[in-house]
Amino acid sequence: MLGLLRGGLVVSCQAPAGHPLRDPGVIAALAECAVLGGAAGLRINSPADIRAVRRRTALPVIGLHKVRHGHRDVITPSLELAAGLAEAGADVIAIDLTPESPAHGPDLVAAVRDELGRPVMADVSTLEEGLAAWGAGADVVGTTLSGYTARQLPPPDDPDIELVAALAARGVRVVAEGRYRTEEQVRRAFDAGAWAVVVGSAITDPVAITARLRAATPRAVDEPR
Ligand SMILES: CC(=O)N[C@H](C=O)[C@@H](O)[C@H](O)[C@H](O)COP(=O)(O)O
Repeated sequence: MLGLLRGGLVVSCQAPAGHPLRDPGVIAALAECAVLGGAAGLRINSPADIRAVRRRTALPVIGLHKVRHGHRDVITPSLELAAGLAEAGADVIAIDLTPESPAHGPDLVAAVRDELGRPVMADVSTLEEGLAAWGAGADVVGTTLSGYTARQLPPPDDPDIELVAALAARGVRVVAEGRYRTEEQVRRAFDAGAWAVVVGSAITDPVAITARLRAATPRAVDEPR
């Protein structure tokens, strides 16, 4: 299943609590749009959303389970949560391999692979974390969390293509994820050695898209939203 993602676009279909699109049926509709547009895979948060998506497509699903911890959501911080994703139909399990996760990353990578029989996508924020995750047996390493750990905030506007290049240069199978918004950025990620690219809000969050385009209007600064 993992091999099907190689060289492809993975579309992350997520909506947090309180978002107008927060409904498993809507997430599944977004996933179907991604399928029709030619996505190679999907990235989906929570067993409920994975189940809804599974009913509509056989495309590979990278599953994650976000849990609030400290200043942000960490990604699938336990084997129990990972098992829930696998049971719901996730083909790949995404795990937070930054020091901000309460889980012991290397042990969790091994447990997901050995006990659940699922490949692992390690979400990291730095080169060191990526190399450690790769060394711990992660099947792919995502640049997902670059810009989002406490010492990196606030995130820049652009994706961290340098991190993609640095990991790829060291032989890591790297998934470019986080703040990809244009065709040019996607091309540059592949040129830098990305194995796949994940795009989320630029495709699946109309609130974020509206806010970004609105920022280019004369009313951007004068009036409240
Ligand atoms: C930092 C974090 O928790 N990222 C999450 C990981 O799954 C999602 O909220 C992002 O939407 C996803 O990574 C895709 O990124 P973007 O929406 O920028 O294309």
